[in-house]
Amino acid sequence: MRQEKKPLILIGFMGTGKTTTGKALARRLGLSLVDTDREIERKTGKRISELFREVGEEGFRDLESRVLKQVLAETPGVVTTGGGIVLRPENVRLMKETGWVVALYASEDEIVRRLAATSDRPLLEGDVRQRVARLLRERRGLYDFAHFRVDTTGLTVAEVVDQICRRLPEDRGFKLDRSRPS
Ligand SMILES: Nc1ncnc2c1ncn2[C@@H]1O[C@H](COP(=O)(O)OP(=O)(O)O)[C@@H](O)[C@H]1O
Ligand SMILES: O=C(O)C1=C[C@@H](OP(=O)(O)O)[C@@H](O)[C@H](O)C1
Ligand SMILES: [Mg+2]
Repeated sequence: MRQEKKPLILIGFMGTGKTTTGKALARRLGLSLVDTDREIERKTGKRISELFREVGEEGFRDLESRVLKQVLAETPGVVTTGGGIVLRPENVRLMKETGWVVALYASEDEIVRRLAATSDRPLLEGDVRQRVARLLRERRGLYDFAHFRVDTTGLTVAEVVDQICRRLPEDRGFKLDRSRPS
């Protein structure tokens, strides 16, 4: 697969598997990878939860928007984002204009299951099930602008990668090397 300047951007709610799937996808396609959360942590030297504590959610969103702009200006291969990146219309516009956007989804139960064992997601502190239900309601529809969508419920990471690879559009600068195994 060859990529001509158009980054492949993964969006979706927390726990839909953006970070994990993005890693496998970049490996499979031989592309570079940037995760906006990891990039924010690298640039600030702080964990996401520390940043939420110190500068609040709005301060974090400012950092996130800045990092997204920088990352997309560097014409990367695969970009994985934080679930809240779609809250700012300017980010949505930029992603739509610059990249090929894939939205990952999963059922509420599956998201709760996947996130129960993880940490450093400050918006889920307390009752994870309740927090997820509320945020899913608040963010309904915000991921639907993507060029295509994958429901990851019940799929392995490799299966999600396969689905994405099968749908990469060659007319948008992606050339899938079909001789490579999944
Ligand atoms: N397709 C999948 N099936 C099962 N578990 C998954 C899948 N994708 C991700 N996970 C797991 O769910 C958790 C959250 O995944 P992560 O990639 O961090 O999601 P996101 O970046 O969208 O918040 C991790 O423990 C990860 O191993
Ligand atoms: O949905 C959100 O608002 C957030 C999602 C997180 O990323 P993941 O979607 O990778 O978990 C991270 O950016 C931060 O905790 C806020
Ligand atoms: Mg992530």
